[in-house]
Amino acid sequence: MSAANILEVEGLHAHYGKSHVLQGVSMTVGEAELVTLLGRNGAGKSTTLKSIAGAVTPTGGRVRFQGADIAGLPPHRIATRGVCLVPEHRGVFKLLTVEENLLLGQRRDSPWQLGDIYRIFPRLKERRRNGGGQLSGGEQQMLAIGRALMNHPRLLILDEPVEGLAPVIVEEIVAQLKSIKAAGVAILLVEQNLEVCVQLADRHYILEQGVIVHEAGNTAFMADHDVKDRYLGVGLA
Ligand SMILES: Nc1ncnc2c1ncn2[C@@H]1O[C@H](COP(=O)(O)OP(=O)(O)OP(=O)(O)O)[C@@H](O)[C@H]1O
Repeated sequence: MSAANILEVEGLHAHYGKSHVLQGVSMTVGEAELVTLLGRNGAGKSTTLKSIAGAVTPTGGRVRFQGADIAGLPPHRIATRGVCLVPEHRGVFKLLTVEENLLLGQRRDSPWQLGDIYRIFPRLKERRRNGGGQLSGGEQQMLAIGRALMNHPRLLILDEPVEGLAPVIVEEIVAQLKSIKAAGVAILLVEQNLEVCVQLADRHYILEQGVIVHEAGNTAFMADHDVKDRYLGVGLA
């Protein structure tokens, strides 16, 4: 593997029953790089994230993380190696307090301890004794990211982290993701909000019907209205 890549996905396949959803996905994420995976609804973005994190068992191909093959390992073993998925519906425990939710993710060797999470997400500190079920959607997203950080991720995988959130909260989460990236955590992001993607990303991949059809650095991607129109239907927006 290249010294600069923390994640290398090669020819990844996944099925749901007879439905062949991923048909040979290949992509990389570099150390401390932020990479997005874009594509229309049903292209296979969430399935790619789940196949990397072990929530879906790939039916072919390789997933190498820090040089070791992790394809097909159970999710908890992949998480222990430093790959943390924050799923689309956030997975916050509603009957536990904010602090209890955070402590569930705690690992002693993590550079991210409770105080660090409260520094990045002051709202969580204010609400630390509230139940997870009492939080707004944005606060739940912050909590899910905070809990993942306490698990010492080297690669944070985020599935639509700002979907349905108010613009002011989206801005807050974008700023927080910038500081997490600046701290050296690599991030793989699936997000429909292109504005957010181009603010954060170093590089983009576009997935169509289970195959990567385009790859570009952020500057080239922003200028390429034809690609955005062809694959995402947003080029003229
Ligand atoms: N658990 C499942 N069982 C069967 N089919 C599924 C399952 N999850 C997803 N699919 C199907 O697999 C395809 C890819 O879904 P996936 O969620 O990976 O796409 P996506 O690109 O993330 O799209 P979206 O933005 O709509 O979530 C879709 O056709 C979807 O209907």
